[in-house]
Amino acid sequence: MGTALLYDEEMTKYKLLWVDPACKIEVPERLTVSYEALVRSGLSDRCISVPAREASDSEILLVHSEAYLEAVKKTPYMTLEDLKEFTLQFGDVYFHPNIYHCAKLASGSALQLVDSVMTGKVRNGIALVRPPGHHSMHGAANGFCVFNNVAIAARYAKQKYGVKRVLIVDWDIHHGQGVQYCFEDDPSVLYFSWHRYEHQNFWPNLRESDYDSVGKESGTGFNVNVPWNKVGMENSDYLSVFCHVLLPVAYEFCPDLVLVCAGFDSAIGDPEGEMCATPDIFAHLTHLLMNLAGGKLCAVLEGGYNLTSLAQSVCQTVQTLLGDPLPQLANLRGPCKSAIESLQCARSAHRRYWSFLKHAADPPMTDISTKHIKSTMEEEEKREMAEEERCTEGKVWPEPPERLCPPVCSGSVLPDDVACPDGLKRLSSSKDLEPLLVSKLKNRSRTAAVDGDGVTTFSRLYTLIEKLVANEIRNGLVLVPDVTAAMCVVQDLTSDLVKRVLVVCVGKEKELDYVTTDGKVLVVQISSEDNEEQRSKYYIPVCLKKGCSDTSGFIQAVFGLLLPLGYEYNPDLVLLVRMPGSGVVDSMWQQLIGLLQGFAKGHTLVLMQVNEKASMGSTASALLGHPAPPLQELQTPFPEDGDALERLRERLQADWKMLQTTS
Ligand SMILES: CC(O)(O)CCCCCNCCCN
Ligand SMILES: [Zn+2]
Repeated sequence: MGTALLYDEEMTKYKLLWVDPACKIEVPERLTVSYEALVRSGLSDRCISVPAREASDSEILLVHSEAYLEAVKKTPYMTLEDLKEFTLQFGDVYFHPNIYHCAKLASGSALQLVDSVMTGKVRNGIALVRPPGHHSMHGAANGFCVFNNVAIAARYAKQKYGVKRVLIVDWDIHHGQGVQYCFEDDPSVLYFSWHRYEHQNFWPNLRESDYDSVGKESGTGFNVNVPWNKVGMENSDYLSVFCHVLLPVAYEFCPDLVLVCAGFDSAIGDPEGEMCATPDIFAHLTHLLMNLAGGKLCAVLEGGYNLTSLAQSVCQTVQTLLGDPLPQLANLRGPCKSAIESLQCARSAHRRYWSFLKHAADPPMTDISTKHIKSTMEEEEKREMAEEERCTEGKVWPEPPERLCPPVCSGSVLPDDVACPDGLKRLSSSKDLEPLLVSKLKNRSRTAAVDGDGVTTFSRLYTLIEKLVANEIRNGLVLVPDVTAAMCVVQDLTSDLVKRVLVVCVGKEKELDYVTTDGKVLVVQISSEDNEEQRSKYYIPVCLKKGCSDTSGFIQAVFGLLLPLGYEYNPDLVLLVRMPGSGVVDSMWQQLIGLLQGFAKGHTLVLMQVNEKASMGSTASALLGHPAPPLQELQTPFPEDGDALERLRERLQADWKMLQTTS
């Protein structure tokens, strides 16, 4: 299924008609540069174009008051003076004779997007709209917003399609207070927002934008705010918050639909955000949400005022929605101190509402909603000032790398008597291995255990790995008689082909005899084994008391440990090994494959044992990019597992900065 793209140039036909410094950045060109970038890059042709439409009165009244709607209805007939007068009652917003029409188109576009996704016409999509929506409230326009496009879409989805749970992710750099007010007492809509806050010194300067606004009444726990108290936040900070706050909660919430308030003023170069995250971060933020709700994701444009980073960020988002390989994110050095404090506060504020956060630490000593202790501020300030110079002064960043789609998506190496799953390309032809390599394999005591001479399988495997590395194939599935033997051989085969291999070992096995210390391999093993004494920087055993069949513990290990490690390690190949008898649940297995595609440009090699070929179909489906089925009701992870994971993280965070969640 495809990706919907909604754009109508009518929404470019309104602008600021008088002098107002607060509003001058909200210009029609925001839409035209975004759309033209999609056209120029060929991405728009790959999308399914869906027409915009006007939202009806009743749809707008799902969120707004009749009085407000009636007032806005009068604006097309107002004189310039009347428009100015009318605008004065609201904050940081402007009106125009055509803005009511455009606001209906913006909201209507979001509804068209929901229709396209909910009826299965498309898998996901994006609506390029203006005016934005997330600041507008029941009875008021605010922050360039007239109607709350995403809030209306959420109510519409529930009413028309009986959607039970809607997740709204707001990655715009401003707090969508309009959305928060709309759903703060509603447990069926989980609202997540990060936003520039600076201890309430940044617009809209609301006390209720802080991390301790967790929702109210039956909606308590369903509002998650992560305030950024400093500018200059980078990719590491954003990914840490996704891994350690949003994703565990989102997976526990198990939404039927994901709506994104896709504001790109959180990208580098934006005059509002003054952050340093690069446009390619949106490829990963989008990807990390795409296995929720069976892939049903609707992104609606909010802010974004640097026309260069806006256009790049929109392209990165659309390319991921289309299923293209992700760019590798280099040198992630972990969240900064301020981000860790924000993250820790958000986690501790929500630990009583979300079982995945139950083991979160207490809030930091210095309660960040008040002023910092002077001394820490000074040294911290100096460091951040240096950082800011680097980020905002230059306002230069590299063009996001090209994300080429390999001609073949998934290859397979299977025993001759095993049928190849649909969609996979079987590698049969295999060039002879170099004699040197053959002897190396031969003297590996266990190679022969793989099959007859073993060399046939391994020459095919070698070919597959070469094609992955050459980006001729994206990922692969390998079925062997003995995965343990095969693991060692893959290690030999890859050692001179790739710099860093992330090995994810699901389930326990006799002994893992190839744990390197040179950093060329990072092994994360998730099993019921407690191999604590063997742990080292590059061999990380995660013990789940009830083993891999405990999906709650598994998902917690994936977000709390595996993903942050993977981002920091930045592998060139991911080897996912499914040990026989691991007990991993198929939907979890597919989620894991989907999430791991975020690394190494999607070069994932799945190694399974022949006697597990019953799972080949679901494995192939995940490798081909089909969204994983939602995980069933997740029960609370076992306390000992939660504790063990926290302790493991504390011990590892000296070596792995992306594991830090406490200051
Ligand atoms: C959709 C959005 O969240 O991007 C709207 C942001 C409104 C900002 C109002 N203050 C602007 C002050 C100018 N320096
Ligand atoms: Zn914004």
